[in-house]
Amino acid sequence: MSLVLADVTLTYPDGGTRLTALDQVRLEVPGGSLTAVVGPSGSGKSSLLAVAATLITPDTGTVTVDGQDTTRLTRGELTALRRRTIGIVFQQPNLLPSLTAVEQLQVMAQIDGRSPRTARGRAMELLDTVGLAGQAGRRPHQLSGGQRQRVSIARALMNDPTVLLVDEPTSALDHERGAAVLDLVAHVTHQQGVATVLVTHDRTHLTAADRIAEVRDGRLHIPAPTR
Ligand SMILES: Nc1ncnc2c1ncn2[C@@H]1O[C@H](COP(=O)(O)OP(=O)(O)OP(=O)(O)O)[C@@H](O)[C@H]1O
Repeated sequence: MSLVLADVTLTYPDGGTRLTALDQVRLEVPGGSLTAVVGPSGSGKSSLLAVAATLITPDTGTVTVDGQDTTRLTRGELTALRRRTIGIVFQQPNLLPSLTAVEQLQVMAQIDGRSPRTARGRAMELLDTVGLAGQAGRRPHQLSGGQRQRVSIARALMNDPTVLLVDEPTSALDHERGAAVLDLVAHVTHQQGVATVLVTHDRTHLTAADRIAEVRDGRLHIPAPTR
């Protein structure tokens, strides 16, 4: 199992008491499958993603990535594990304005010490996967919103992660482009074998997900498998 959250509880300070953002959450995501997590604003989706990304340590419970219990790691070990195994796609693509599409991807790999040549080869491969091989030399302002989000999905895959975490990727897109981006997330999940969790408040376009879980008041409800 690529990503396992076991009995995760997370609270935040709230005046004199504590607010429970995640309540005994249990989630197992195998490689090559896409779990969509839906829920209204304030239900705990961002908290769930931040815990799965190992950016926040839960009060109790464990987060296991690629077989490693991350709650036992030091800060340095955690940073290394995160860089090696977790890809994140944010609501906004956050591309660097001066870099071309292929360079946005290349910098990720060069930070990790891969040679420019290897990095460029992998970057071109991934741009092809997301349907942007012909736009590799374009800068963000020369791309549409949907294309920029595609670049950010390809960028998240540059370190060949085990786990892909996607936060409301369609919030800035119209209906058609939103649907295309979700189809793409499902496609790369299956093709690259990553364990993907996608959170959204919007239930439309989720047909490509392998399952849809629902979070309400910090509790995660997962339907029994149908396929
Ligand atoms: N840093 C924080 N400090 C205190 N409370 C927080 C903090 N972050 C989130 N919360 C609270 O925790 C609960 C869950 O928030 P969270 O952001 O995870 O929900 P969400 O489903 O992602 O909402 P949205 O869709 O609006 O982003 C909410 O009640 C929120 O107000």
